[in-house]
Amino acid sequence: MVLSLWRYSHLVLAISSALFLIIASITGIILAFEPISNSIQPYVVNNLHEISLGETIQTLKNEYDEVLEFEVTPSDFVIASVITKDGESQTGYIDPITGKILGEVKERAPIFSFTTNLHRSLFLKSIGRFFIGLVSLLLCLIAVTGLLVLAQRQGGFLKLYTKVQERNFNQRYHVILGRWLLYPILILAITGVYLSAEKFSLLPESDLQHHWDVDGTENKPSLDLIDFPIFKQTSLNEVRKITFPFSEDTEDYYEVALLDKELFIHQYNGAVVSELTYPFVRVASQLSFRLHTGQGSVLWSLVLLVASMSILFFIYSGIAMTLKRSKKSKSEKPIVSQGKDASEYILLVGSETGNTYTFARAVHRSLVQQGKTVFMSSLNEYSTYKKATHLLIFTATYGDGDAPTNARNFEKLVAKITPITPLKFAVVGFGSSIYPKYCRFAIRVDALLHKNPMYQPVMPLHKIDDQSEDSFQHWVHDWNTHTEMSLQASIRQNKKKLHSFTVVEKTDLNKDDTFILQLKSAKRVPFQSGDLVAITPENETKARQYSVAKIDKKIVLSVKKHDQGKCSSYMSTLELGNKISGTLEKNTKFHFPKHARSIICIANGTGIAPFLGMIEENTKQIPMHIFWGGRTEESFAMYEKFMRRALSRKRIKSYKNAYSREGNQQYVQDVLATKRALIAEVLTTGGAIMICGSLAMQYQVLELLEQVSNEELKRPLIYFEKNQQLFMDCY
Ligand SMILES: Cc1cc2nc3c(=O)[nH]c(=O)nc-3n(C[C@H](O)[C@H](O)[C@H](O)COP(=O)(O)O)c2cc1C
Repeated sequence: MVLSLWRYSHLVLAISSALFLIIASITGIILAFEPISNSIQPYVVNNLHEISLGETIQTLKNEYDEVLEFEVTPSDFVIASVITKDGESQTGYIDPITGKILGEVKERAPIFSFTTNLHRSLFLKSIGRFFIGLVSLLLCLIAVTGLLVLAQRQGGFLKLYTKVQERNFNQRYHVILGRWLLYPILILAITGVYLSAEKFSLLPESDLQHHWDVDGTENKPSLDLIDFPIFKQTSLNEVRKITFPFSEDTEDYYEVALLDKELFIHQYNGAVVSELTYPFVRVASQLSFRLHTGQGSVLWSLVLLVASMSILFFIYSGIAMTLKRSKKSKSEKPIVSQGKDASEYILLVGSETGNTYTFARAVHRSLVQQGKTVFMSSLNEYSTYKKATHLLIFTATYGDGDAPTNARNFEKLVAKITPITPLKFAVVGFGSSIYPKYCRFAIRVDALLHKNPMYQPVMPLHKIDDQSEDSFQHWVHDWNTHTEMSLQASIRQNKKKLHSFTVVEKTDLNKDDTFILQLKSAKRVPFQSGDLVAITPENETKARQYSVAKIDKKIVLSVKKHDQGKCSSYMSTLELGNKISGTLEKNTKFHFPKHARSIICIANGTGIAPFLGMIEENTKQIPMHIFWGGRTEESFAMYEKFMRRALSRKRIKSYKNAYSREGNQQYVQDVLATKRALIAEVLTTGGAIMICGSLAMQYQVLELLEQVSNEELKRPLIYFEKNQQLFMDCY
């Protein structure tokens, strides 16, 4: 709720000022080059701090008939107005050591004058200045709300600079650049507001009124100019401007403007006749000017240049993210998820391949529409909930009546955690009646909750066979009867685009009835290794999904022909040039983890397919280790050429196989058990572990990883899973 409030404010502020911000940023980029170009002018005095004010005044007095004034600009130029010994009046850049005029004062380059006008006032004078001031203020608010969104996302201000989880380019770099460039942008915005406020006289008066006491300074002995203590002590880098005495009258003084104060100096004895420190408003104004323009510091102007460019990127990536979100929300109405302690309804999901989430989301959305506060997460994240009244559990069953991976800790958690208040609960089991242990895990969960009086059943356990919409509607109806609610939840059927693919390569079936199939799409279809292709055989309604590899723009599948498998049998009959149709699905949770420091890929059987493509993606040569389990060495033969090629191109560091029907008769988890140190190192150094293949293998491997994690790293595996270091796609 808070996150969406800040994000919404951030978005509204950014949209309302985007056009002005684009103009201000582009002009800001151009203006950042002015201090840089000034710094390479021949008039720049690099050693102002080594030259005393007295030296320069004395030199100028010797060199010229009369000196009217000189100033030191923010770009470290010294400009003097003098009357030469020939009686000529000149204003020019001078060398403060020799007093010689180096050149005439040049007009500002037209590009910078033009751009400054546009940047400050959009050529609209006061109205324009007002708008730009307002936009600066909005930019401050955008930066602050951005910081709040960032802190919320990262899990608090202390975690602001921890690893960024986002994988989408725009989202990732909006966060990464945002958390560093926030500060210069905030400085640009605050100083912009300040300079605008000054222009509109919104700041307190800061004019100085000198008052001096003639008698107190008149009687001091005369001194040579160069010996005036104040001139001796002050170096040129502290000076802004010196106005020389108008006449030889003792009451005409040197008027010295330093960075922080103004002084009147007696022209014969060097006494300080009057000294006034600038009020804060004036000092802040000078500082704002320097910070906003970068004048006088090439390094800071470079920072401002990057900050201005980054604003353009933030606008672009912000728009891209918003469009993406709104596109998503058009196909699926947004679900407002409340915090776990702010919700009455807790909806916990156990799912392996995501289907159960589709049902849970439909119920979530409907509960929200009924005005309920809802928190949805996985069964593994079961916790206490301060305001909860209802606990809804939607879970699938896998393996031998086991929990899906994201629910495997639930039973242990229930034993440990006592609810704060009694919870009314309902369990919905998702399964398939072709399995002997139909919905067995849901049955276990339901029984477990029944045993504890802190959980009170709303209705009996409901089982849904094969994701049946009809059965789901029955449950919705029953729920409404028991709770006197009127939920209307239905699962939207996603109409996926059907593509036509041509078979371009196919291996013969090997001893295990496995083959590799390579397909090409007539049209350009964007996909990545790890995505899924769903093929529906002719005269069938149910599609079969395969994890794909992308190699040379082709879809590469590894298929095992099952005796009873309609889809795999159909695919095994395909010949070169045949066409098949199917849909492609993004599977972002199982893409190549290009930001990982090192990668372990674990597969058995045809589960190796996505990794064959991912090794092609590893152009940065991230250390990658492949572990594969199959029956015999011959089973591996069809994948070997991919591995050898990857090894020779340094796309993988190693590959190791386990054969269950040959040699030591090992499974992949047995080979992994000899690599505990490698696993521990990959997990501790921000590496990723990916698992693809059968669920039975996944369970065994997870057991081993859990052991290594607990014993070697003293942390449960879920820690690394939450840190997005563990990726699984098993079936
Ligand atoms: C390998 C595998 C094993 C399964 N084992 C069972 C089972 O033992 N009992 C059961 O009722 N359903 C079983 N199912 C069916 C799933 O639970 C069911 O398809 C469920 O809707 C999947 O939900 P999910 O996509 O959220 O993971 C199994 C499915 C697969 C693919």
